[in-house]
Amino acid sequence: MEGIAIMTSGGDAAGMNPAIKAAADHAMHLGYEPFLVDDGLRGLIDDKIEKVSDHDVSDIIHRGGTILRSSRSKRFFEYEHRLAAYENLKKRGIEKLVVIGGDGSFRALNQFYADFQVPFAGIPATIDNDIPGTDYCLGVDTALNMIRQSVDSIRDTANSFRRAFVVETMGRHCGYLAMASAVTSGAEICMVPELEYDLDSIGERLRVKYQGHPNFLIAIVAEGCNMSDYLNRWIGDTLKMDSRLTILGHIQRGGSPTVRDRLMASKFAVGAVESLHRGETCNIMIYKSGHFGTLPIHKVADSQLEMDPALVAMCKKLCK
Ligand SMILES: Nc1ncnc2c1ncn2[C@@H]1O[C@H](COP(=O)(O)OP(=O)(O)O)[C@@H](O)[C@H]1O
Ligand SMILES: O=P(O)(O)OC[C@H]1O[C@](O)(COP(=O)(O)O)[C@@H](O)[C@@H]1O
Ligand SMILES: [Mg+2]
Repeated sequence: MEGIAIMTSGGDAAGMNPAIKAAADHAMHLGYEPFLVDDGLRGLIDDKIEKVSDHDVSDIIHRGGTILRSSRSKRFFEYEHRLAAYENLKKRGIEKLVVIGGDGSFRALNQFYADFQVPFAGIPATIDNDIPGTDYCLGVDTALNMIRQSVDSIRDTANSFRRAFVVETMGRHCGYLAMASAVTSGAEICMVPELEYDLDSIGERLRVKYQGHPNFLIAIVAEGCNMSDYLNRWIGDTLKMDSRLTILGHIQRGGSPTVRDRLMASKFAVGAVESLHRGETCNIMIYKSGHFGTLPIHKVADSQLEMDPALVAMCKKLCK
């Protein structure tokens, strides 16, 4: 029986576990022997690969993170370690890979394909939502709900003290989490790496809004801007409001996957196994303009990330 290995790699994201389960189930359904790789690329090198039993993937659908654990591996950049990974797959008859991860993980598996011609199918999973070619990556909805819940709680105390709160969301280079959160939590300010900001005009807008009687204020800032501290001090100095900074951090990566993440995970996972079954070699699962599909990795790697223009337009009003 031909083997298919399933792994998670890069930053963990809610939805990885439902994707593991659906990929293993569908691989079995099509007559493959599914394997699980522990510890991401590191485990591939260190031979942490086991056959899947039904027990391994039962009772995981509701769990956050990844039962397979994940890693970022410096060694995978070196040919000798990728060769060790290849030998580990070869000795078990594993000829195909499903990788659930982000852009970095897809680049890694593309390099692996160039070296040893092991076909892979990529399932986009990163709370950053920064993979070109797809509107959605697993983990984003769960992270957004986590942020919404946190900002709703912050709003209670902000209102009670008429304070300003700067809330920093994750997003290494991408402001999607911050933008979607700013709009859905009614923030007064939003700062993201993609949009220019103008503090003078923000100040003017808020002075007109408050007419000398500042209410509470919520500012959402993406970590990629490196502006949270500065904005917190600026609000105190310029708007004369008592301001506090909350960095949400890794809390955004955890939590039980939402229904949307579970459903998207199942559809991406079935698509990934089907893509490999059709004999395709380096495809990424995508969800674009309401439709599921696949894109070859080179198109994903060469494309620019496109943000939802309507969301961008709404956020432009919050950074001026
Ligand atoms: N060009 C590459 N060649 C080999 N390995 C790579 C390459 N790019 C990324 N990787 C591996 O992929 C891992 C995951 O990428 P990373 O950007 O950390 O996470 P994500 O997949 O979530 O974007 C990296 O830690 C590294 O081991
Ligand atoms: O968990 P770490 O290594 O501190 O990395 C934090 C980074 O990982 C993320 O949570 C997710 O990024 P990736 O999915 O690309 O790995 C970023 O938002 C954040 O900047
Ligand atoms: Mg990434």
